[in-house]
Amino acid sequence: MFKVGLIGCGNMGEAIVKGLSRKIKSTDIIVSDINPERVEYMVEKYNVAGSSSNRRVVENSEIVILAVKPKDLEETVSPINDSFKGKVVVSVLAGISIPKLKNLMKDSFIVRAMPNTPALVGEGAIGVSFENDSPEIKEKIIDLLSSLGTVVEVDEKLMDVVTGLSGSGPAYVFMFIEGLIQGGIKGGLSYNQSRELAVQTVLGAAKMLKETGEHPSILRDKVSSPGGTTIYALHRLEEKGFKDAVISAVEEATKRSKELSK
Ligand SMILES: NC(=O)C1=CN([C@@H]2O[C@H](COP(=O)(O)OP(=O)(O)OC[C@H]3O[C@@H](n4cnc5c(N)ncnc54)[C@H](OP(=O)(O)O)[C@@H]3O)[C@@H](O)[C@H]2O)C=CC1
Ligand SMILES: O=C(O)[C@@H]1CCC=N1
Repeated sequence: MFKVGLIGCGNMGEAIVKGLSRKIKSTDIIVSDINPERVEYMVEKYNVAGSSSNRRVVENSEIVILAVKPKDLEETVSPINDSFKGKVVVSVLAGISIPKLKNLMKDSFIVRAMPNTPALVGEGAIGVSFENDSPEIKEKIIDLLSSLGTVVEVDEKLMDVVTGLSGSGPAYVFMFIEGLIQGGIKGGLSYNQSRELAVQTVLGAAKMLKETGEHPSILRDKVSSPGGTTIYALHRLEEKGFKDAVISAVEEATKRSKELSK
């Protein structure tokens, strides 16, 4: 019996497997995907077990992680829904509610998680909701997911905003970093110099927030020397509606997550 079975070896599935292999032996993980080459890739790269059969993955695993796209959920689960009996199923599908999952896999325990791709390096942000308050299952799942990064239990009603904030959030940050890099290049730095400086600036700022617990506006003010460079840049960002754009991005992704749940 494998500890974890994962269906859907795409971007998120790969990040999850890489992250989990920090906590459990890779040989305790079995994966499947509709594309045999994805399974072969995962077996080769992460030394996990692989199968062409979703059913085999489910039947031979204690915990099953679903990492297919929301549109593929029914075709993935319906043909094998009997195999989920007695299993703990962790769905990472955006917008798909616990009741909807329960309806498809009646005799299983449903967990809804919203991770993100930094799980690949063990620095993910993972929102999680449970179908009920079973202490044993909660402890086991939170311990397992903690290998992917920081786990935050939320009421399922807030899962859409978790998706909009941290599920999709890495993409917003990558776009911001791209802008920093291009700003450096515009000023004459090479791509590599700009990338090195931009990535460390974001990493350092995030680490400062994490370790000081300070409000971002306090730390932002500490950078803004009176009459200096930063306040001119911040004024420009305000003129361009930077913060409004970020808030709207989270709102849009949250809205889309709600649409996916219909
Ligand atoms: N990417 C991210 O940052 C995050 C994604 N998620 C969620 O994770 C899920 C996967 O997303 P992502 O990894 O980006 O998507 P991908 O398309 O990269 O991965 C999904 C994989 O599942 C395969 N698949 C489709 N149908 C089946 C099936 N019936 N049986 C087995 N495998 C199947 C797909 O094959 P094919 O391509 O041929 O369809 C694909 O290889 C989504 O529900 C998404 O909402 C959650 C948080 C973050
Ligand atoms: O874009 C998506 O739908 C998935 C869910 C959150 C991040 N990626």
